Amino acid sequence: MKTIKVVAAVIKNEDKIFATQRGYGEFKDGWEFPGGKIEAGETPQQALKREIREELDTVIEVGKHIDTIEYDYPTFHLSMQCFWCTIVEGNLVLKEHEAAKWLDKEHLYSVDWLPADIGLIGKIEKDM
Ligand SMILES: Nc1nc2c([nH]c(=O)n2[C@H]2C[C@H](O)[C@@H](COP(=O)(O)OP(=O)(O)OP(=O)(O)O)O2)c(=O)[nH]1
Ligand SMILES: [Mg+2]
Repeated sequence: MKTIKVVAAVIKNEDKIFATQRGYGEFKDGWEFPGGKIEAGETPQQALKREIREELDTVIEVGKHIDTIEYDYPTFHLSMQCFWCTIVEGNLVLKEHEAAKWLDKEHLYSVDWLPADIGLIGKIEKDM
């Protein structure tokens, strides 16, 4: 099966993290962490900074690695590296997503996460 390498940003501000709802495609309406596919020649950190600039018009600092999620979707294998991130500059403008929410620990499970993300949420909960 084809493997897709993805990076995802868990953007934290005070006691909340930023979740986004997908606006198009196969997983439309599912909730995720902003990010996307690593392109040839990029480090994960470079890819993540680029993706957040493209999707949210915001500059981030990429911090500690949280986890790498390995998940089999019916048509591909997802390998997703997830990092704690903070905002350096910008206002998180939704260029592609249809909605977003800041979630505190008590509301982490209040959105309909993509299947691959469920395992990650537990880890985030511990570290928040
Ligand atoms: N960004 C992101 N993708 C996720 C998460 N969970 C999850 O299963 N995925 C899957 C959905 C997609 O099939 C795949 C790639 O993410 P993506 O669609 O954001 O990639 P991209 O930004 O490069 O978008 P595109 O140019 O391919 O449309 O990863 C997540 O939390 N964040
Ligand atoms: Mg994306």
